[in-house]
Amino acid sequence: MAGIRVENLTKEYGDTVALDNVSFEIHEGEFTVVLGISGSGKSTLLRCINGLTKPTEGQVVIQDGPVVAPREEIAMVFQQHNIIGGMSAYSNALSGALGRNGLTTSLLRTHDREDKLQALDALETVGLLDEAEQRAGQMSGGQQQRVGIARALVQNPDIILADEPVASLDPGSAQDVMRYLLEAADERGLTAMISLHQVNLARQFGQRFIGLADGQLVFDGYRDDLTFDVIDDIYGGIDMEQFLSGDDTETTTEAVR
Ligand SMILES: Nc1ncnc2c1ncn2[C@@H]1O[C@H](COP(=O)(O)OP(=O)(O)OP(=O)(O)O)[C@@H](O)[C@H]1O
Repeated sequence: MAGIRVENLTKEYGDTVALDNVSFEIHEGEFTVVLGISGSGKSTLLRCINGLTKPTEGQVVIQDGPVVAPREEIAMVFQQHNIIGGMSAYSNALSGALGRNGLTTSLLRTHDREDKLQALDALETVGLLDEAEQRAGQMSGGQQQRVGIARALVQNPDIILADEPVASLDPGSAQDVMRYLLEAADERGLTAMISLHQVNLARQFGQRFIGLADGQLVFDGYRDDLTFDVIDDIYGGIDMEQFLSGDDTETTTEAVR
């Protein structure tokens, strides 16, 4: 188990300030949604947390050590499912053990029994045990993303990050994927950070929220604090009619005061 401490994080790309002195702390086991419009810095934040992007200033600290490169205990789920279509759902899930075992083991398919059980267990967590032998390329977008989550779980992480994991999915599949992510994190006690641009979905599944606008931290709080004013700060004039017409209208209205 691990929390995430982000300390004065700044990332510049030439003249573009993607993250501007961002600091916050996520506690162990929290399910956090990162909100913000396109270009607000969500991907950059997640990439700094998993060590794929080097900050210009500041640092990310996990288990008392700064993150300077990708680590085994931090798994990432990407928007474009990044799975291998010609392989079965099971083989894709099993490839999550690659970091632990190396490429040779993976190519020679000499995984030990424990890895194989973990892959099946992860597929069960995302509701795909019966489809384990199906070719991933023949699965729906939502199922493919669930295979991506299973692969991340086989990495045996303490932290799971997901960058816009439902951006390319229809609303029903998006709900499914978010539900499985939440259940997986809950079941395994993972700290999770998920970037989303859909406010309704965020409100439905998020427990904790980080709001970014122009690379700056404009909100850090829990569901009850996510008021219309806060949403307006993050999204700069969202259409409230559209916001309230979503699937989670009831929960949303109840929590916004
Ligand atoms: N590799 C890069 N080189 C140059 N500029 C970049 C790079 N990555 C991101 N940026 C810029 O940094 C800013 C933040 O981008 P980022 O992708 O983090 O935002 P985002 O909120 O994830 O957006 P989206 O939802 O569209 O992915 C944007 O202005 C973007 O153009």
